[in-house]
Amino acid sequence: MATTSYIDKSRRKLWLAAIKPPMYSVAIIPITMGTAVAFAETNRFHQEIFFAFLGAAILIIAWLNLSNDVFDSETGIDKNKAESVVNLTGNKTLVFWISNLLLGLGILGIISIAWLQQDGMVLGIVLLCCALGYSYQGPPFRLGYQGLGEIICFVTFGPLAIAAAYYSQAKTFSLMGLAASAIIGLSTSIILFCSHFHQVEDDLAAGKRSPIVRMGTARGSQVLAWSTASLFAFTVLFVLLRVFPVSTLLIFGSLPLANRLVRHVQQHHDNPEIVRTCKFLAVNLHFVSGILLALGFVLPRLL
Ligand SMILES: C/C(=C\COP(=O)(O)OP(=O)(O)O)CCC[C@H](C)CCC[C@H](C)CCCC(C)C
Ligand SMILES: O=C(O)C1=CC(=O)c2ccccc2C1=O
Repeated sequence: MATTSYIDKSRRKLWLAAIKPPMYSVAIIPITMGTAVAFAETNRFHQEIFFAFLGAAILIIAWLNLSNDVFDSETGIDKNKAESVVNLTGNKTLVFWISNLLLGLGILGIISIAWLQQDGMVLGIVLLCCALGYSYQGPPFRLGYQGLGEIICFVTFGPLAIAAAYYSQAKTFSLMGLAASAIIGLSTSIILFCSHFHQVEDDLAAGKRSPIVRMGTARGSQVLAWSTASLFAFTVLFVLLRVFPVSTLLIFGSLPLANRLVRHVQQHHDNPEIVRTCKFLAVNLHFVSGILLALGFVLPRLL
């Protein structure tokens, strides 16, 4: 009896690790940021569009993660990964079609925004994001295997996703939105960068040349420190250039999380079992810094 409940518990843990609930913040933050900057500049908030976009973005991230397990099962890179949905179900075809269904539903959500706006711009940008997301992991491209994931991640979750969210509210684009997207693109790419530290051996064996495989974990930890510091440096720069309001300095509230992430990786970069949690420290930093920055745009309008 006790053994059965132990097995149930560890299986539940594996499923939770496979579904990765905290990772869905990568859907929430760019949509919230684009909407917050649009509100700061136009004093308007289209609630129904915001929630439709949020739901669609969550479905698209679910597609991204399930299809990642499907494509990775084909290259053998996930053969030691118990928390892969394909390994847990043993049914690659089922996972593949569920992922396609989620993508279809997500795109339907975006079509509903295009219909409400009578404008196809948001749909066009999101389709481009999905195509780039596919090129990261799907055949014949698999650009992530060449170490190009961070660049694709920056462009899609930064300038593209935030421009789409801004446009869905304001039907135009903005410089302030572009500047904010540099910070969010960077903090999202930091998550992906951190996800490679513990996987060097499996990546090498499968021929994946992730940035950490290319530069080594020690240099990787230095690059992480500089990239993390640049989130705060760029915010100060944009405030000095008067692109951002002074209230966006609220982002400094996330400094302890940044410090924790950088120290953890500096101390444990070459210990896969310990360093693996850095991905979730990076998710925390991305979420809290993103929310504080968004608040920095919204508060001057509300107070
Ligand atoms: C699935 C992703 C990373 C996992 O990579 P990896 O195979 O190394 O990880 P595992 O060890 O867990 O197997 C994320 C990749 C992100 C990609 C570069 C860009 C995706 C773009 C999205 C489709 C954009 C969605 C925008 C939305 C918010 C409108
Ligand atoms: O599973 C992962 O490692 C990631 C999943 C994911 O959706 C994502 C999105 C944006 C940046 C990084 C990541 C991951 O690392």
